[in-house]
Amino acid sequence: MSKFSQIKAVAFDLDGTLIDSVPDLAAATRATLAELELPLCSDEQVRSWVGNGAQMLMRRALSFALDEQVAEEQLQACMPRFMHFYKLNLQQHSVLYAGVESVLSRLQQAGYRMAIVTNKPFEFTIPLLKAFNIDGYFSLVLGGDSLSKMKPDPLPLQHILHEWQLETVQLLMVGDSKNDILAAKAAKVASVGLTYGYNYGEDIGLSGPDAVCEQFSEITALLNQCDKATEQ
Ligand SMILES: O=C(O)COP(=O)(O)O
Ligand SMILES: [Mg+2]
Repeated sequence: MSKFSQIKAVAFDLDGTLIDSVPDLAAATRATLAELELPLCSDEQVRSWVGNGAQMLMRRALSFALDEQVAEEQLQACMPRFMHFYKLNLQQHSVLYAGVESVLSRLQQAGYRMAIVTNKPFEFTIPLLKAFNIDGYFSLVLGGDSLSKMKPDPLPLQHILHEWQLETVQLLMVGDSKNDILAAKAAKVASVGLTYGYNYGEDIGLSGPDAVCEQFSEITALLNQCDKATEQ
């Protein structure tokens, strides 16, 4: 029996998994730094800072720009500015990764329940899903601030298991970051690691997901032609 044969529901990460959001995150980060007259960062740097939510992204950006530890008051003072700039341009340059729309559609038709588990603040998550017209695929959406803890804590996945009354063998986490894989392991659910996203420049395979995919479209084959959810 395959590791994925009992899967009935899939929790998807967002940034670096469904959407390449770095261009807009980087633009908002630079706008915040520019306002403070600090050195600006590149998209490439932002790629390596995404993964632990907006506040950690700004903490990493400030620590780069100031070349020192960031004072808590300074971080808190610039967060509303980052949020303001990002909200203005959530999807100016961000794009859906190849194959996302068709895989989500096939999985929905096959009867899988689907959720979003992102560390991105919730207030940006729904507008972004709507902007790409994929909000209708997800019956549960959790942002990094929806619960008291974010990935790599297992709480968001445990919340889904509880809400949907699932056994651990029935839920799969799909993500690009070690935070996704660590959260899955801590919640004792299966995970798929994607290689094309953001993982601090590290190989996602090193986190030990149950499978590694180079492309999003490989997920349907892993789930055995998508017919399992309707069979069970
Ligand atoms: O906002 C982040 O830092 C990461 O978001 P993700 O959990 O959707 O990858
Ligand atoms: Mg991600």
